[in-house]
Amino acid sequence: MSDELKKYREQIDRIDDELLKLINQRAGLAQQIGHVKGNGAVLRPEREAQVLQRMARANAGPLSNQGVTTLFTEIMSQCRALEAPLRVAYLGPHGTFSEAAVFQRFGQATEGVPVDSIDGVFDAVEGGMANYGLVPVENSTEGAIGRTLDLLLNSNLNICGEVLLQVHQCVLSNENDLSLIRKVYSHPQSFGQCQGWLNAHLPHSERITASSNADAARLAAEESFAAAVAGEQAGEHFKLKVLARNIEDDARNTTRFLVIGKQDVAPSGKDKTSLAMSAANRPGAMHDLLTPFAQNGVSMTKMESRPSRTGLWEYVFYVDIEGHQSDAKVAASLAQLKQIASFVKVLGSYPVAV
Ligand SMILES: O=C(O)C(=O)C[C@]1(C(=O)O)C=C[C@@H](O)C=C1
Repeated sequence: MSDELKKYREQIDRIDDELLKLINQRAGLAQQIGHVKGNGAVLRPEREAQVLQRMARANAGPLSNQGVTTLFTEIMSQCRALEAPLRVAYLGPHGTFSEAAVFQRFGQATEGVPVDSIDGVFDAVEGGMANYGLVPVENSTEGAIGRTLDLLLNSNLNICGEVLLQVHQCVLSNENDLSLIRKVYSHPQSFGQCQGWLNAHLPHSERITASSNADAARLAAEESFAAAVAGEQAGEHFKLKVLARNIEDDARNTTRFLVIGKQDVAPSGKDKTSLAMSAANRPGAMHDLLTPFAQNGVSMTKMESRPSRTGLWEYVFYVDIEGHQSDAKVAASLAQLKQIASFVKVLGSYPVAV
């Protein structure tokens, strides 16, 4: 080993010793906080968001902010686990994008609980089998996940957080060559995200829907001349070869997930509030629903409509606004809205994804 290399490595060793001491000191403090909390919720999404935002602001490099966020997510995950184990239900099986989103948000010291449907995620949290659940709510290419929106409307659970996961799709197969593929399995959402690529590169292959990407990979693993469109993790799980990578039609393809739980999350300083609301069926009713936000200077970041399922051609509007429901401007607009709307439900206030 050159003297120069040895010298740098000795410095790294000294820093690692210091880091280990400091991280353990931090973990000891988290344990103390755990005792102070007693039976209260261990996970404090607002505090975790503040820690991540503060570290990104303080970051002088050369590490990227993304890298710093990943490191501190992991440190908090390990510290949190010393307070109490965290169980998070998600749409399984192993290898789904939902599973990746759980670990991106909560770190490795988390017990993922795979269940077989979005309904199952809600049930697992409501029944106490998991502390929180994670459900997909929209994809940047394919739009809203209707089942999640419908379940939020009738559930007593709150939205406690959001996770943005960049979704890269692959063609996975036992075969070595795309030209051999006759059948492609995938979830309908993933087929939608890759339509252009599939039309161009596998125009004659039959497309067969599966209940998840990971299940598509399992099916493809059991057959010859078959492939799955799924994430690379699903392929590793079933020992499939990657025949093509990043086949999503939009390179920015991102899925937004919601964390659901029994907790009311405190303000972090950079929050969002999600609502569901309905207007009476009369001219101008929709316009009236939006005026409280405009009058109080509250920005709306999203609006989605779904059939109400209570009357023909009646709709529920799902709206995200900036701010926490305890912020004066948001509270004032919600009070006004409740006077006008035929139905309003606050689905939760939570920190904006870091
Ligand atoms: O501040 C707390 O409440 C803690 O429990 C500490 C800590 C952390 O490691 O920073 C861990 C878990 C919580 O979700 C928030 C933060």
